Amino acid sequence: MAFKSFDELRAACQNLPAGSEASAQAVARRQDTLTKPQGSLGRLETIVAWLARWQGRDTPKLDHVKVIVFAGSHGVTAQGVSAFPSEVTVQMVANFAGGGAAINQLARVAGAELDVIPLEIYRQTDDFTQSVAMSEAEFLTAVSTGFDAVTKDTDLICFGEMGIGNTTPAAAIAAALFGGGAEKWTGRGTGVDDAGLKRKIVAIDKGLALHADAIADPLKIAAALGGRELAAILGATLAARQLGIPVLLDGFVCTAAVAPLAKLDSAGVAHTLAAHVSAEAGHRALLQALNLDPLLDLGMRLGEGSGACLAVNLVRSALECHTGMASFAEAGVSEK
Ligand SMILES: Cc1cc2ncn([C@H]3O[C@H](COP(=O)(O)O)[C@@H](O)[C@H]3O)c2cc1C
Ligand SMILES: O=C(O)c1cccnc1
Repeated sequence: MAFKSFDELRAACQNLPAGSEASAQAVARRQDTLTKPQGSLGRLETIVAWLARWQGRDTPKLDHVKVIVFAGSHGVTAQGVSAFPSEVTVQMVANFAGGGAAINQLARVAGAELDVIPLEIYRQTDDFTQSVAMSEAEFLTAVSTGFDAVTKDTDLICFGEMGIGNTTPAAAIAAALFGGGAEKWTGRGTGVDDAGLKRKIVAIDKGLALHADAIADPLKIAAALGGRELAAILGATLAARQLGIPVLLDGFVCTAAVAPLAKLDSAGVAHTLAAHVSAEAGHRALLQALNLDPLLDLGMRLGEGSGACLAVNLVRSALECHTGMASFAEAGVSEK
C-alpha cells in the first residue's frame, strides 16, 4: 500500500471493518460450559473473546505471533531531550540483529517471531521545534512501510519502537490530541534529570505553538510532531485491522503512535489491547483518554515492544484454558 495523501489515509482510517460479534459470542458461550464457576477466569475470558472477535474465528489460534520493532531517528534530540545520544538507535538495531536486546529474549520466551524494520535511521526527522518533523510525503512513506510490514498469516501482533528521543514526540502527539499542556504528558524517558525534563517540556510547548494549525487534524499532528517509527506503527495497526489481526499495544510511545486512529474513528483501536501501563509519566492518562485498561503494571519503561511481548504469554495462557479445558458434561463435574 502506498498512501498518497493525508485525505486518502484519513478515509482508510474512517472505513474500518467491525469485528465478528458472532465469534465473540461463540467464545462466551463455550466459556460458560467449562469446568469453573462462570466468569472465574476474569480477564482471561474476555481476552479470548477479543481474539475471536478480531480474528473472526469461533476458536481463535496463536500459531503465528509476531513482534515488529520499527526504528527511527529524531531531529528533536538536538534540544537535549534524551539521556542517551541519538546514535544509540543505530547501535541498538545492530544489537537486535545480534540477539542481545531485551526484546530478543522476551520474543523467544513468548514464541513470537521478531522483525526489526529500520526507517531511514541514518536520516533524522526534522526538529519539530523548527519545522514539521516530516512532510506529508515523508510521513506517508513511513505509514505505508508499516502497513506493508504486516502479513495476513499472523494471528496476533505486537509493535515496538526504537528511537532515541521518541518519548518527546510521543508526549507532543498526546498533548496535541488531548490537550492539558506539555507538562501533563512529559516523562523522563530513558532517565533525564530535572533540567532534561524541563528541556523536553519547553521543546514540546514550542512545537505545539509552532504547529498550532495542525492541531485540528490527527494525521497532521502525527506528521508535524511525530516520528517515522511512530508513523509506521500507525500504518501497521491500520493494516492489522484490515487483515483481521488483533494487536497488543506496548508502552507510552506505541500508544501515542496509535492515538490518532482513535481520534479519527471512535472504534479505531478497538482491535488493540493495552498490554501494560509503562512507568512513563503520561501513559496512564493516555490509556484513560483512549478507554484502554492495561493488563500488566510492572513498572517497565523500556519500549522495544517489551511489555506487549510479555503479555503474549498471558494471551497464550488464556487461549489454552479456553481450548483445553473440559466442559462440566465431558468431565462429569456437577453444576451448581
Ligand atoms: C540502550 C537503550 C535501549 C532502548 N530500548 C528502547 N529504548 C527506549 O528509549 C528511547 C526513548 O527514550 P528517550 O525519549 O528518553 O530517548 C527509545 O529508543 C525507546 O525505544 C531504549 C533506550 C536505550 C538508551
Ligand atoms: O513507555 C514507553 O513506551 C517508553 C518509556 C521509556 C522509554 N521508551 C519507551
